[in-house]
Amino acid sequence: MCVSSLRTSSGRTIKISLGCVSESQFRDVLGKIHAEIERRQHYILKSAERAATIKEIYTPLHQHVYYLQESFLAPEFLQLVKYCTSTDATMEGLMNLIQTEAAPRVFRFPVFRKEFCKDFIEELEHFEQSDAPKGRPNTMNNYGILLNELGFDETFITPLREVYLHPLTALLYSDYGGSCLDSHKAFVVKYAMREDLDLSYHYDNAEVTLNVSLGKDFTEGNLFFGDMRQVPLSETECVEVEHHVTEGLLHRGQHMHGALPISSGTRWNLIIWMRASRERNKLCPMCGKRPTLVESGGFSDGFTMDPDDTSSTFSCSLT
Ligand SMILES: O=C(O)CCC(=O)C(=O)O
Ligand SMILES: [Fe+2]
Repeated sequence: MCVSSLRTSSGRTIKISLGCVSESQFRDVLGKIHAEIERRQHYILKSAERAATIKEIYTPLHQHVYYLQESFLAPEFLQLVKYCTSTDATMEGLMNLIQTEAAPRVFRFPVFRKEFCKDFIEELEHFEQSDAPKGRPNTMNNYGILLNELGFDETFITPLREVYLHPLTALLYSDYGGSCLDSHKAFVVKYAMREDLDLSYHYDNAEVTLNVSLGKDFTEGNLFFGDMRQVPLSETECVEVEHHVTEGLLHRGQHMHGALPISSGTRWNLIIWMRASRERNKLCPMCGKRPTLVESGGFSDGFTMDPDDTSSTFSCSLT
């Protein structure tokens, strides 16, 4: 592969692969692209089949974690939400309360309580060890889990987004669709020593992303943030960002980022890619063109024919 390097604020050099330099690498990449096209073509049906099988054969270990309760949330997070819903809330006022801007427009704050993180991971491990089918979140993760297939969307992720996250994103990212988020794709990622260790540099299929560190114990595995995806690599400055268990990092989906390798332990993170159909209907964030809509199931990729009607959602035919 052709490789470029990014230097982080802490002096670390991160290698970024830019493309193929040999015929066999090219063939390998082409094979992966074909497999991915195939996967996406059958995705809706397969995902619905997996969800139905999970419902039929899987018995949760901790039934309560599927239903969002205020007691799962960190008191500091609830205070931020309370501030945002007050009539005189401003972006500056919220940023003063959050305190940590880990990188430009990347905010860190507590989201969950420790006990919830422990129960949630136990539930995920129990599911992982079961015979139930597992849909992986995207091409970058081999061990993550799609939360909608497990039944987390209606009772957990949607209320978390609408009631608690939306007030924050509306103030922090109104210029990136943060005030009109109307769908999401939620999943967990897992890194362990004999599994995936890191995540390469990428942008998300999202307007705003929340990434919460759930545990368990691990060393290293920091995130790094570059610039928005439109900025060339040669002009990019990179910032390494620590991620602490129970805390969330909120960032723009098009802000390039990656995860450095862990050096021991297991690292689980909850990732919520939040979408605003009003933004993405104009320009698909993945192909950079006006989307050509293809009817899909569930929240799909968050495009709509009519932003006032989110009952039918669409994908972009090119992505
Ligand atoms: O591993 C992480 O913390 C980052 C995950 C991520 O960026 C993603 O899945 O989009
Ligand atoms: Fe990401």
